[in-house]
Amino acid sequence: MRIVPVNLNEKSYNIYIGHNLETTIIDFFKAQKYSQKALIITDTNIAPLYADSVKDLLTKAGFNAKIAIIPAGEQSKSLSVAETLYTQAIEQGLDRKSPIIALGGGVVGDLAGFIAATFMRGVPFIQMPTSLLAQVDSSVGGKVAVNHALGKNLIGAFYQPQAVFMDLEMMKTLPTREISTGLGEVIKYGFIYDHDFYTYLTEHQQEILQLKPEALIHIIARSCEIKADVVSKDECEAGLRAILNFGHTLGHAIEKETNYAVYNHGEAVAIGMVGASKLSFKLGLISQDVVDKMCQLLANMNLPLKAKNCDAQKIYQDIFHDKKTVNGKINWVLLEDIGKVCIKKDVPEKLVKETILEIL
Ligand SMILES: NC(=O)c1ccc[n+]([C@@H]2O[C@H](COP(=O)([O-])OP(=O)(O)OC[C@H]3O[C@@H](n4cnc5c(N)ncnc54)[C@H](O)[C@@H]3O)[C@@H](O)[C@H]2O)c1
Ligand SMILES: O=C(O)C(=O)C[C@@H](O)[C@H](O)[C@H](O)COP(=O)(O)O
Ligand SMILES: [Zn+2]
Repeated sequence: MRIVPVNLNEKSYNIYIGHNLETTIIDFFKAQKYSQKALIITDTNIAPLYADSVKDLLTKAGFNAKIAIIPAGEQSKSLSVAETLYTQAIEQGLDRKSPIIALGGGVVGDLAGFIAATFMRGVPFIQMPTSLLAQVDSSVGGKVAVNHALGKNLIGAFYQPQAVFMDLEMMKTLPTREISTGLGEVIKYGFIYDHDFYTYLTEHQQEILQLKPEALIHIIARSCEIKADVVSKDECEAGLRAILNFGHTLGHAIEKETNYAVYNHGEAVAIGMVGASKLSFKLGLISQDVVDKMCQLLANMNLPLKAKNCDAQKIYQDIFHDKKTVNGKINWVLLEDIGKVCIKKDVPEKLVKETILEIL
């Protein structure tokens, strides 16, 4: 088992990565001063696979856990689904010290975290991520949210989990498409933070796609280390943390304009990273070679480089709802090299519009 710490003073926690985490999980829950009633939030795909075993672990740790199941898919990251979960939490008699456990991908994690942050003004929150994307990104760092009809993650909070348990056995049931989805965010870390990690990804593509254990644990642990490092320096995105949003300004707009039904998050971010790279090239920040390397690695990991059936005008309007927009000016996360990013505002409208057309 690998343990990656997230250092946030009194909010610090550990990420446990490995196989057979049962004893670690039971010991963790036994050691907490939580109330006895717990709520496991999961989705319709994951519930039949893993919910009962997690409930059994909690029973062994002395908890009375209930399972709440939401429909699988991004549409569940909504205030209306959140309301059904508040109702279940109240009806089941959860109190301020009752832990909420997110058992699922990023959708379950973001939604359950939002419930944990707001129910009774905050209850203990534990992440058990089951998708690659959730293991390498969404379960770490405390961004929790639901979507609004006008944009992605517009209603949310920073609310850290108290522990993150990543059971690599769960990767065995993950659909192939979801492996590539997670790799979208993994590739992001190489480009924004760590040239050596980018090199590793290019040299181990097959092992990674086949989820060979050594490669899998390396990409998950390194991604978590990078995210933990950034988050521990800037928990609430006052500055540095914005780099984790590379590719997301355009990516979120693409998700919204395709009704969250065509491209999943990692795929939309892949297209958004192509856009951000092209924009960086147009501004003279990087050479065409870096753009080509980005496109090649994404394509090799079976990720899309362009979005179909999107209206360029609408994408242009959507990007102003990005949370990095201040006083009507978008803060763009752009590349200066592989492993190095910068943040720029005042990017000419013409270049942004040209870029949007090139990724549609
Ligand atoms: N909070 C953050 O920092 C952060 C970071 C990145 C992404 N996100 C959010 O995460 C969400 C995307 O997460 P995702 O890609 O995990 O999507 P998801 O939660 O929809 O999971 C993808 C699909 O895989 C299924 N699944 C998950 N684990 C499985 C397993 N082990 N076996 C079988 N099926 C499994 C799910 O039921 C779902 O159908 C988006 O809403 C995105 O905005 C948040
Ligand atoms: O943790 C972060 O910070 C990120 O930006 C990680 C992103 O991969 C993630 O998709 C996040 O939810 C996007 O945040 P948002 O603030 O743009 O909604
Ligand atoms: Zn993301």
